[in-house]
Amino acid sequence: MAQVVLQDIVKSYGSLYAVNHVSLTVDDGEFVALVGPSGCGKTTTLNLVAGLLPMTDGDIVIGDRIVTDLDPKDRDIAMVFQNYALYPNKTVYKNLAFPLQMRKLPKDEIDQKVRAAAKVLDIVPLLERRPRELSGGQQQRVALGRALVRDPRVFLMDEPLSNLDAKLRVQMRTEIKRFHQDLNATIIYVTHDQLEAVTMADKMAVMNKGFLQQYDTPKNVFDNPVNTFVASFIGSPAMSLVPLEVVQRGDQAVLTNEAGWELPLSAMNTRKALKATTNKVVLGARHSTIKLHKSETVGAVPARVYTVEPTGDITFVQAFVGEAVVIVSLDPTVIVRPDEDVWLEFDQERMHLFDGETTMALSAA
Ligand SMILES: Nc1ncnc2c1ncn2[C@@H]1O[C@H](COP(=O)(O)OP(=O)(O)OP(=O)(O)O)[C@@H](O)[C@H]1O
Repeated sequence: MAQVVLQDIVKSYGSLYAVNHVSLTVDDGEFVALVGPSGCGKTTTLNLVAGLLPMTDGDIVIGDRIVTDLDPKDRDIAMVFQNYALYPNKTVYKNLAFPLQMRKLPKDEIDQKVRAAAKVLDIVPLLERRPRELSGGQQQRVALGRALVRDPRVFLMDEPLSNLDAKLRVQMRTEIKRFHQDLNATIIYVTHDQLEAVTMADKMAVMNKGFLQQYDTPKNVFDNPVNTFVASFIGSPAMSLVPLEVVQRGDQAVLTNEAGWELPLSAMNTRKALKATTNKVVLGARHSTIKLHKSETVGAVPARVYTVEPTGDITFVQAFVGEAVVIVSLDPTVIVRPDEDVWLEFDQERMHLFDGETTMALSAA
């Protein structure tokens, strides 16, 4: 397997930058997920690595070779797409063997590679079947097998699970993760499903409008999103974001909104808030870090319940703080009703503050 380095890569279509100066390194054996909303440039990035599209600028290095000007077939990569396009009239065995026959490998070597891949993917009993005699998940495993037999230096996967039903997707998620661990494979995986990325990848590259927003472990991206876009994209339900104003009272900063309440900030959050380029900040909080009080409480801000969604062991409450919707999770034994007045207490240790102008996370350092 091999390291993959994207060096300042650009793909433009006229004035539209599908990929805008993206640089990142995928270490040997690492599983990296490219995530972001539709149109953010994930697939284009993957296709540039594969060599399926001419690049406007930048370089791509796989292992110790600059592959920028190489054809896809010379890059030593294998792709797995959402439409796995197995040959319908060939058996699973022949589907796996075909790319190797094209490379004119000796018959016994082909047989050995096909059987080894089939074993890894647990499809040995299916080798004599045809694709139509397989379930969606089995077909996807054959598609993975076809990539595997080629013994590539890098696997590129574009939403390989999106055609499967929800249950099978969860199951295949585990299998692809296992595949990665067993082979120590270098994998670049495109998905718009942030949960898929969080659960499978060593690192995630979060993209928006062609720009790389953040490249880090799922935990760091979740715990320390660099801006409001990443904060709202990663995590389900999303982090609540409340635009507020900062006022300084002596040494302390307080947050206010048009309703006139004041939320005094801790020393650390004061340092952050006072670094904003203007007096506008965005408070970010995940549902589990907010306490809901049914009566006025010092340090809590007034809110009005909008919806109550019981999910079994957790109830999600959406409440308005000014015009912003905040999501809080509650124990199902706590009963609240739509339109009820409540007070929300944000955990100052775990809240996030973003610059209201630049949208970037504010740091205390
Ligand atoms: N051939 C093309 N000509 C012009 N614009 C293109 C072309 N291919 C892609 N784009 C644009 O480039 C941007 C990035 O597209 P890309 O397919 O990489 O997005 P994506 O993040 O993979 O989205 P999705 O999840 O919807 O597949 C989009 O705005 C798209 O409209």
